[in-house]
Amino acid sequence: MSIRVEGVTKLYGDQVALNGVSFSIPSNQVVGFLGPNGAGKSTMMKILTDYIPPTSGKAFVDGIDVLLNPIEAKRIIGYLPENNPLYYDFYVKEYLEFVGSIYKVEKLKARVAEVIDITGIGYEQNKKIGSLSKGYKQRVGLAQALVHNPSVLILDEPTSGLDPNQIVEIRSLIEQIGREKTVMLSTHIMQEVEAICQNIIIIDKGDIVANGSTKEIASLALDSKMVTVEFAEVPSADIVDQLRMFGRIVKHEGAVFTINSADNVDIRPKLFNFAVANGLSIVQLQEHEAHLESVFRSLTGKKDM
Ligand SMILES: Nc1ncnc2c1ncn2[C@@H]1O[C@H](COP(=O)(O)OP(=O)(O)OP(=O)(O)O)[C@@H](O)[C@H]1O
Repeated sequence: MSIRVEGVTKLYGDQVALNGVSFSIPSNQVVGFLGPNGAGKSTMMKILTDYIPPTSGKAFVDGIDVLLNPIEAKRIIGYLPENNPLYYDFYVKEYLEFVGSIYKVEKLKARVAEVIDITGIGYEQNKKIGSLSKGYKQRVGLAQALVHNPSVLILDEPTSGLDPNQIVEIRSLIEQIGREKTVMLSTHIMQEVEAICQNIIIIDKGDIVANGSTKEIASLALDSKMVTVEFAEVPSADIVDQLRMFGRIVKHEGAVFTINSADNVDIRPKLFNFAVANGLSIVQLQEHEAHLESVFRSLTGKKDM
């Protein structure tokens, strides 16, 4: 595994930003880290890149404990933070040489020429960063993350604020980079993940609510129906177990369950009979056609799917 996170909790005062999060990411994959605003994406990425410590838990990159061996870990991680903070007064090439010198990159000039080539900023290399378009600034951000040839790239909302053409360009660049490196990218955009990620991790209010292949999660939306059932009272653990025979429980909050029915079958009649047989009252029973966006919304707590 390239990235392994074990029971990471982060508190900001009373605010729980991450709530015992665990996941792992295999090598050489592009993984989408999805979640609504405030879900905890940036916090997780800052912990992985050792910008902030977790309150508890562990994080490993290529087997290296980022808390115990931060310098070693930074050597194998490239990081593009949210809002891509760059020094606008630097010239592009000069800036990349500066970043490379911090990492003590060998054959620095050759490596900088290489990342300039990979990220397609040859024409911009002698310009001031402040004079570049947003898309090109983002390319410079990617170039600085790549300059020390890390095996893992952590990209926090790499396409945010770009125009549609720039988005396509940056996505294809990330896709290309992802053939040789592990890339974890955060985004709000489902289509982005569908386009370039093999796997998806969805986080909401500090909890992982889905983790699987993009195909698997997309199939939830494209081929299947969702039913939301709300009981009058919170059912017992035994009833919750039995509910699984109707399909996958994709969300469970108190007495409300969202179940992804297998094979596109309408499970409402059977669910109704099941409730009657078990002495449960149903206060809501609703079927939804699931779309990718609505899967995301249903998993991240929005009711209007
Ligand atoms: N330095 C901080 N001090 C206090 N609370 C913070 C701090 N940084 C983040 N938080 C809170 O922690 C939670 C998670 O924030 P985080 O920035 O990780 O979310 P996010 O998923 O990256 O959101 P966005 O998509 O809006 O960037 C939020 O409720 C946020 O307000």
